[in-house]
Amino acid sequence: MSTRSVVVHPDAALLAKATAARLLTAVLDRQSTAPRVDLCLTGGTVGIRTLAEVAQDPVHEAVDWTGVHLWWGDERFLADGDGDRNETQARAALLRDLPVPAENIHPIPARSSSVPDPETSAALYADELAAHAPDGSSVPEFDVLLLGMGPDAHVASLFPGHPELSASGFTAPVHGSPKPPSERVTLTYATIRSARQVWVVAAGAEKADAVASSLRGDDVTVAPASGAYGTERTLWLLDAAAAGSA
Ligand SMILES: O=C1O[C@H](COP(=O)(O)O)[C@@H](O)[C@H](O)[C@H]1O
Repeated sequence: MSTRSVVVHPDAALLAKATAARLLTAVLDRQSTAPRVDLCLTGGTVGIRTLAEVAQDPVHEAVDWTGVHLWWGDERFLADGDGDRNETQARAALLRDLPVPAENIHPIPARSSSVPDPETSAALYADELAAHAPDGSSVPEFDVLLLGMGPDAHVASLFPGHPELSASGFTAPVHGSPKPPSERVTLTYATIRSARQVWVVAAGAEKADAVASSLRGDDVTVAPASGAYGTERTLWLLDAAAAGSA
């Protein structure tokens, strides 16, 4: 488990701008030594706002986006193009503005006639992850894995008290999510914890209790975010309200 650092920005707007700048720097740094970068994106309010800030930041033009692969930490199990899908929101906020080759974008499969349930989607995504994994591994080496966090301390679609918290594979189907829609697909802890860097990004006073609980290391069954960490670095990026210092 890596060392955990906490960074607090004054408000949600600055948090999103700073996280975008930090992400772009991480990508540029990685590209100075490796041809390929794997980023795992998040949905949620501050997560999508961060992606929009990447699009606004002129530094994004310095990145070689043809070498960047994009993944998702979780997805709402809905039809392709549904406005509530994390993928749809990410495309609108950022991806339509970037020259990322289509084959480098790896959305979690949407509901369709050939993908009728979250189980099928989760299995197909596990296959896609494995197809891009280095030898001997089942998932890509994520350089940065972004996670939003809900007021109940959920990350990705790992919710308090839910069975996916102890799922053994690399992806898991979710039923009965307390946050709509009820059907989802999520990466598991095994996948999250294989990332080099895990960044948990949260804003708002309604998240302060969840932040405090996670940072004091409460059990994942009550604070799933407490179990999210990377192999090299774990970063909590907060606004003052979420940090409880507003
Ligand atoms: O449903 C989800 O919620 C969380 C957090 O969302 P927020 O709006 O409270 O920031 C998000 O991280 C996750 O990816 C998403 O599917």
